[in-house]
Amino acid sequence: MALASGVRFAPRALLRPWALLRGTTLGRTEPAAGGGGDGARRFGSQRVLVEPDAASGVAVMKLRNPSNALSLELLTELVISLEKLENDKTFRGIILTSDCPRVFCAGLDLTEICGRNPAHCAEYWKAMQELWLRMYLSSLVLVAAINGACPAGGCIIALSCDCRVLADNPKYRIGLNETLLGIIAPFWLKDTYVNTIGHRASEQALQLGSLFPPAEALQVGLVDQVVPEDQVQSTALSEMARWLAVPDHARQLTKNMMRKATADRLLRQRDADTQNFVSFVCRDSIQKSLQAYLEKLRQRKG
Ligand SMILES: CCCC/C=C/CC(=O)SCCNC(=O)CCNC(=O)[C@H](O)C(C)(C)COP(=O)(O)OP(=O)(O)OC[C@H]1O[C@@H](n2cnc3c(N)ncnc32)[C@H](O)[C@@H]1OP(=O)(O)O
Repeated sequence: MALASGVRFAPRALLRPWALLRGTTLGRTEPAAGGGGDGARRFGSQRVLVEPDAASGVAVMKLRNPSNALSLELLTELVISLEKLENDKTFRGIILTSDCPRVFCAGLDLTEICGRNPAHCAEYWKAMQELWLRMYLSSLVLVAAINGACPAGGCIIALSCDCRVLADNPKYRIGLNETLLGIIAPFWLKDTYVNTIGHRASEQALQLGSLFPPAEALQVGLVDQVVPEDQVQSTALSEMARWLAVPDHARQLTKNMMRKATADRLLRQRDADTQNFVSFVCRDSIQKSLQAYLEKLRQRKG
């Protein structure tokens, strides 16, 4: 973990994410629509599109999975895209957003933990830990441009960014609603919540499984700005400019100082956390409630 400029805090090779890729198109580079000038080449994979702008040093990363549920493949592709940008000195910031209408990220892909064997659940949970660690400790500025619903794991992805801009649409609620599914947020989700909105607000919101509409999310401090939907991207860019105005080394070291203890707590207990997760989700009662919840989601659609 270097401490000079170009600081890299994210623990390397915690997993070899590419080992998890199953026939994805990751690494493909194509010209951006409408232009091919310097820095206009976008790259990505089936589920993550990256639009880099070398001139500004900012890349827009778009999630494009169904409902952006965090499947194992999406988690893996996100880690790889993040790593690629972190290793390229051209880039100082990423705007994370959704290419999927009305949903920023639906959280854990419940089909990855429902009706699966313990080994699969463990592999899945390790990939979730890995993404959170890398995002939470990223040396880049991460701004979440939240243009859709943002429950549970989606909220965690947003909270691991440095700044959040939410579209002002009452349907775009954000929060950790795990208790309503009969499951319990692990300690590092809870810690991330507490670090963002404080202990008392987290105590209430976590127990109640609150999903906050935009105005309330702003009030409780879950997001930093709420703006009309068509201004989410431009506001995220303005926020990015504000963060990039700070010298990298000072901002990066400060970020590390603020976040390291929280990340270290998971790093120290990673295996135990995985075991807890697996034994919890593999219980018959939990499998039944996950199944019922998924069924309800599918029926609601019709
Ligand atoms: C034990 C410790 C574990 C702790 C950690 C937990 C963190 C989590 O993230 S748990 C997951 C919590 N997520 C949710 O509760 C979100 C559930 N989804 C929704 O509320 C809605 O889908 C939405 C608000 C995100 C979007 O609504 P919209 O009306 O646009 O789409 P739908 O018609 O509801 O869904 C479309 C499609 O997607 C499937 N789906 C949605 N969310 C998930 C999900 N999290 N996992 C798997 N699949 C999901 C939904 O069933 C539909 O599928 P079909 O097209 O096949 O019918």
